[in-house]
Amino acid sequence: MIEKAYAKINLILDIQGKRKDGYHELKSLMIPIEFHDDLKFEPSDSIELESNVYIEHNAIIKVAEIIQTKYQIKQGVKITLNKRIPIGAGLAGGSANISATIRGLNRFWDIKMSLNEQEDLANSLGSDTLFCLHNKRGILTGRGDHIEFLNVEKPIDAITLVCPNISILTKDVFSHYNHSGVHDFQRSVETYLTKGDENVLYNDLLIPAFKTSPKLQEIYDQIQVLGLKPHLSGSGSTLFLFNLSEDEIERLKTIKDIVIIHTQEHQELL
Ligand SMILES: C[C@@](CO)(OP(=O)(O)O)[C@H](O)COP(=O)(O)OP(=O)(O)OC[C@H]1O[C@@H](n2ccc(N)nc2=O)[C@H](O)[C@@H]1O
Ligand SMILES: Nc1ncnc2c1ncn2[C@@H]1O[C@H](COP(=O)(O)OP(=O)(O)O)[C@@H](O)[C@H]1O
Repeated sequence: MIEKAYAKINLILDIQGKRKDGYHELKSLMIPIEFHDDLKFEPSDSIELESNVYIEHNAIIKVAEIIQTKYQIKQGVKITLNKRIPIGAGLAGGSANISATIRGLNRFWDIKMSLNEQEDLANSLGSDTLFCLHNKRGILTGRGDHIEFLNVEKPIDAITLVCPNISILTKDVFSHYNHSGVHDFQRSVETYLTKGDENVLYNDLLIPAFKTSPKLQEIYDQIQVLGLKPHLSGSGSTLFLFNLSEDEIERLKTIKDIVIIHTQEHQELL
């Protein structure tokens, strides 16, 4: 049995301020993209993880142990992770793996968790996890633990990811955040959804991410010098661009130390 763990990008990320629990209140317009890790589930006596990439304290193990204990499951599971989503890249690779483990084990161990139970578990384990459980375009609020789904009339069909070889800790980026932006979130969302104007997209973590990684700013500036418009996903380090021509892609390829990935918005096929 295979479960796909889809990456996300934040089209808009608005930070509203710091909460008493240490997290930041945010508002974000998020979409899932057609770029994913694969998690394979097979029978085993214990909980085992095999992965093409070594990740210390891999969250998949922790989630499997929590579910096994909570639902008193007698069997084990061997999970094989094929990781493609870069780590610390603002693409929610970790959260996507957590949510895919919840979905996958619910099926594999035939637990029959309700959607509500899965959502509560996801929310208790991370911040983008609720979104990654559903993988549908939506507006996230709170610390990302509330979602309002949006109809997708026209999925975004040409998204280019620029992944610098930089792993950024979300915590470090938030520690550099010190003031609210000047944007009107609701208005920007409406303008984007009605007109598709990418100029209204923004990310309040852009400057904090540059402070965390000056190398990221260097790459961002190089892309702008090429006459292109990069956007930052989450707390970085991934930048994304829309509708690039062949010529623009060739120009992008002149930048050193980046990986370029062509993708599109993910849509569940009914
Ligand atoms: C910023 C966002 C936007 O989509 O994306 P990423 O770029 O990390 O993917 C997310 O909210 C991140 O989600 P995630 O990476 O799961 O964060 P968590 O593990 O929950 O938090 C790591 C740390 O970041 C800080 N943090 C995170 C989320 C938030 N709303 N406020 C915070 O202040 C806290 O210091 C927290 O301890
Ligand atoms: N299965 C996993 N996949 C990715 N990251 C994981 C995983 N398990 C634990 N982590 C840890 O989660 C952190 C955040 O990873 P990730 O979600 O890729 O970043 P981001 O929040 O920037 O999207 C990293 O420090 C990483 O070591």
